[in-house]
Amino acid sequence: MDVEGYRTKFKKDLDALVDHLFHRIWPPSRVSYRIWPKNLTYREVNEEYASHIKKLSEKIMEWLSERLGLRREALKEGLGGEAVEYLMKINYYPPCSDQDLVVGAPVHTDVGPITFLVANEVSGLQAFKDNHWIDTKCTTSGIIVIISDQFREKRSTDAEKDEKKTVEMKDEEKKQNVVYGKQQEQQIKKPVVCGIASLGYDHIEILGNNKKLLHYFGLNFILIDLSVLLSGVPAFTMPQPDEAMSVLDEKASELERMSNGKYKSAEHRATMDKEKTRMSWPVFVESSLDHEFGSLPELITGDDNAPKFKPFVYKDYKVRKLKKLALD
Ligand SMILES: O=C(O)CCC(=O)C(=O)O
Ligand SMILES: [Fe+2]
Repeated sequence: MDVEGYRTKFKKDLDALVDHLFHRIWPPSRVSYRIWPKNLTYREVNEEYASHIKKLSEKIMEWLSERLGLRREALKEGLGGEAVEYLMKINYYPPCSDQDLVVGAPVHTDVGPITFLVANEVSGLQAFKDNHWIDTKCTTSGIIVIISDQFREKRSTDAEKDEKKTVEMKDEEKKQNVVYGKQQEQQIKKPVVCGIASLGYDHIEILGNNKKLLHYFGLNFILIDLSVLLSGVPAFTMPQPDEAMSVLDEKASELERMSNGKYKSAEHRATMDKEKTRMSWPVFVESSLDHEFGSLPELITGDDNAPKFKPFVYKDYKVRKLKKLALD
């Protein structure tokens, strides 16, 4: 599960290549210099950058911990303390003049807890907020901080839907086979609307006892395909027992992990410029692969604040995230 090294993505619709290089910059014991470009200045600059990014990241994590009413060290400790890793990615987007809007990095949230991004002087990074794409300000004197999934995971896919609409509408085949929310396990095509009923256990005989298709709540009813609900289509429900209603509320809203519901991961994408090459350098903060994390114990303070997510070993979590598999 190591992503270090060069990757190239061919954007066939544009006849363009987008290049990426991944390499760790911290901790020193996890740095493979053979992957770094062979250039002394590169090494010096990146080592210095790593030490600054680590300091900045730890400071921001302290502030984020304090905002949660926790000890300053809480989030860093929850991520694995000094074993926390910093993974640099270099994105290279060539100029692309084909269309008005060319997406170089499709809508996504980053996998770890937090990302730090700098870019060259070409704008392109956009964040999805209030149903709109907002251009981030292009600056060479600041660092963009992106709250990512390990702190809080957003499962509704409004931005993803929006992007599919604008970018993929041309592609007839895809249009017919779009799997909303990309739940590969469930393979559900996008419904226009979702109606939720209560069914008795006797329906298991007809529908099959397939956990990928059925979610069981309480003792006396079944809800089918909550993934539909998570895909952001309008949903209506017949009156449900309180217990079921609270599960629906929870599933329909954004899901969170380490902050047990307090922070929100930012959906973003990168567009390509018509004339200029764009480069960006995100640094992803990550737990080490064998580290187990979950909602921080300090945030679990009784029934109201019971842990909302099961703990994960970071490696399993990352694999599932990258393959877009369910995490519950
Ligand atoms: O290029 C950018 O500005 C964003 C890249 C990004 O979000 C990523 O690589 O995860
Ligand atoms: Fe990203």
